Amino acid sequence: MSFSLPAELHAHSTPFYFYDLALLEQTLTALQQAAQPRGFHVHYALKANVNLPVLERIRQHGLGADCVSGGEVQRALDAGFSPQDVVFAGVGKSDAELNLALAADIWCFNVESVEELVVLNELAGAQNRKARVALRVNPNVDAHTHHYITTGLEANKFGISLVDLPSVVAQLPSLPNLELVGLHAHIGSQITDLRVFGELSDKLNELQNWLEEQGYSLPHLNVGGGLGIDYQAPDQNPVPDFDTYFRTFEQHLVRRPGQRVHMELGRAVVAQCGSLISRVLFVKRSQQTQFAILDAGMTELIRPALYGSHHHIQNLSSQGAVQPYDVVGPICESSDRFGQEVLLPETKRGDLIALRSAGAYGEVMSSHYNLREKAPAYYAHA
Ligand SMILES: Cc1ncc(COP(=O)(O)O)c(C=O)c1O
Ligand SMILES: N[C@@H](CCCC[NH3+])C(=O)O
Repeated sequence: MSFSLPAELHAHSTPFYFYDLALLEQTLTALQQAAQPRGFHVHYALKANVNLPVLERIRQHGLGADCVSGGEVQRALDAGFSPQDVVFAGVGKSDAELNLALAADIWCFNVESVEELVVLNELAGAQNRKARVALRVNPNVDAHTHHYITTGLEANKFGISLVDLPSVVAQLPSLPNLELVGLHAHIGSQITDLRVFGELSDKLNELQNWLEEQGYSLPHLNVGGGLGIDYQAPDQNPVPDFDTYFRTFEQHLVRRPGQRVHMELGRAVVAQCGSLISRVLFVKRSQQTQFAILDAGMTELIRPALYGSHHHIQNLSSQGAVQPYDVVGPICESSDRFGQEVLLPETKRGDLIALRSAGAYGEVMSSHYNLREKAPAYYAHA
């Protein structure tokens, strides 16, 4: 499969995001074919992309919604997700956000500290409700990914540490407006060594046994998200290896009869269907380097500047001889660079450039820095 931009978009002003909804459909079909026969349920992590046409497709394929802010809870509801399919996670939820989710009667709150349990108990009581909670534990499993996006190690701010878990569980009987329904863990993002999910499952099995000894049976287990995608070769691997991912959990997790197991995938669902489309403003040559200066920058796609991430870069306008370019944006930061010595066909002012695999954590992380306007989004419909 090779990338092409619909002809009518070639004349549009740039930069813009382009989403291939046919690829999104293909991805969702593959995901459900791997998850459903194994009895797994996927909640899509809205943090990766919150555009309504994207959410609509995801909902139509039967996924639930994993939200990390009041704004995302509201967006999921606006996009038609049933409150029963909405989970609210996050290490710092404000009272207003908790109240919004309580009033909507969402399925479950993933709670990350005893302090949060106490506040949620109070707020639920004030609304005359009982809140369903899953305890997010920090399982101390190394996801072997970029250190900025590792979340399951002791040093990370996320989750309840295993050392503190007994004291947190001991407080549950004094919190009458909460009902413990599950355990939650999320160890990181862009995970490509899938064996770590086996390690995570082993830890969750132990914790589940321990909780049962304390008298808690769990109708719900949430193993988080994190499945990585192929940023190097999006055309060769447009759909992630969902089969291996779900098989790993199938082989390792000891599930209880009737228990619902959730995964909360973001990147793997939406990354490959989105591209940032930009135009070359100038090709500037210095003694050592030639710079292709784009009209998109870190304000539209911050991942390379923030994590040193690789996004495949394609010149959609040229067939010329290949040369190395430093591909940079117009922003007043040296980190505003999409790639160094990128081999592109001879590139000139006006050429259209695609930055691939930008559907996840692209548009949602854009900013107005330098008073830039938000790039619009266009869709090719399935
Ligand atoms: C708690 C939680 N769940 C789910 C996700 C989604 O992760 P990913 O996009 O890697 O699947 C994240 C982001 O890393 C997260 O922090
Ligand atoms: N935003 C990150 C991942 C963090 C995911 C949220 N916990 C990325 O672009 O890769």
